[in-house]
Formats: sequence, structure tokens, C-alpha cells
Amino acid sequence: MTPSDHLIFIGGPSGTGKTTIATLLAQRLNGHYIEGDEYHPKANIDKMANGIPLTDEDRWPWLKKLNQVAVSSFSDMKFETDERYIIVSCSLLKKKYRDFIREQNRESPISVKMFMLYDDFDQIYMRMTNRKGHYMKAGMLKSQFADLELPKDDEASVGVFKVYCKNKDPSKIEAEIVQAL
Ligand SMILES: Nc1ncnc2c1ncn2[C@@H]1O[C@H](COP(=O)(O)OP(=O)(O)O)[C@@H](O)[C@H]1O
Ligand SMILES: O=C(O)[C@H](O)[C@@H](O)[C@H](O)[C@H](O)COP(=O)(O)O
Repeated sequence: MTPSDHLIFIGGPSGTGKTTIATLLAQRLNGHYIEGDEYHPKANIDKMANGIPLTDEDRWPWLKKLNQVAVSSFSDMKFETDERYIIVSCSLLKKKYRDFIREQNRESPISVKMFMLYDDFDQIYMRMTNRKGHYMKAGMLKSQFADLELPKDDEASVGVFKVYCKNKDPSKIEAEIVQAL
């Protein structure tokens, strides 16, 4: 049976466009968008706002909670279509975090796919410098790139893809992802 519940994660370092692309996708697919940053505990937000990168220990409980929220959204939310989409923005910088999310959903009928956005450091740095009022300042980008493990071909075979965003409008990136669903 083809799954009709789809959980799509939009990953990547801060500033790559996760929120922008995930919002567009949710509109396009008549789905619901979950902003992963909203589920960071205050301690994590405080760390990042103070320029301190998160560790694995900071991220594990957040990832677990976020996946639980995403999965329960299929029951908690109303959908207008038979094909039901939840789109989550979540950094998922390391392969082990993506493996963890897949493992959490291994026994489930929900289809899980992940799209890792990436771009050149300088491009993202400039965007983050221009983005006002966000706790995550551009100075943190180095640590985000240090943690970043882009998916290789072995992850594509399990539904994890990378999407190069350089010089592409958000609508183009969104269209590429829809094509790959
Ligand atoms: N493809 C793009 N081209 C140009 N600007 C973009 C693109 N994607 C996002 N932006 C802009 O870059 C900034 C960071 O995007 P955002 O979606 O908040 O990224 P993230 O959620 O990954 O931190 C925002 O000001 C957004 O409008
Ligand atoms: O795992 C992490 O280190 C964080 O999740 C980080 O990658 C995330 O990007 C921040 O929460 C900032 O939020 P934005 O992605 O919206 O800039």
C-alpha cells in the first residue's frame, strides 16, 4: 500500500532557507508546517543566543520531542486532502540525527523524507547578517558548517537528499523538492 501520510523534513544550517522553503511546501501541498526551532528548550535558545553552539546532548531530546510532535500532528490536525503532509524545518546537521529520525519512524506507515538545503558559506553569512531580530546570529554559522554532514548517495536510497540552493529563488527550490517527492 502506498503511504498517504508524508512527513517531510527540511534541514540545513541556520540561514539556508528552511523556514522559507518549508512554508512554501506546506502551502503547495495543503499540509501543515512545523517550525522545529519552536521546540528547542529555553536552555538551547539561550545557548545559541549567547553564541554557544549546541552539542549532541542538547539536540537529542529536542529531536525526539520534535518527531513526536510531528507524528501526532497527523491525528491532531485537520487536512483537506487524502494525501496528508506535515513539513518540518529542523537543522538535522549530522547523519546520526537523520538516522535517529528514520529509526523513530521505522515501524510506522508514515513516509519520511528529508531534504538538506545547502549553499555557500559566504552567501548564507550575508543573509544572516541581514536577518534582523533572530536569536541566531551570523557568528554561529562557522559552528553550523563544522557540524554539517551533507547526505551522500547511501542516504538518497533511504529518502534523504541534498538540495543546492545557490542563486535559486525559493519557488525554484520548492519545485525541485516537489519533483523529488
Ligand atoms: N532561496 C533564497 N534566496 C534568497 N533569499 C532567501 C532564500 N531562502 C531564504 N532566503 C532569505 O534568507 C533568510 C534566512 O531564511 P530562513 O528561511 O529564515 O532560513 P532558516 O530557516 O534556514 O534559518 C531570510 O531572510 C529569507 O528571506
Ligand atoms: O541544531 C542546531 O544547531 C539548531 O537547530 C540550528 O541549526 C538552528 O538553525 C537554530 O535553531 C537557528 O534557527 P534558524 O535555523 O531559523 O536560523
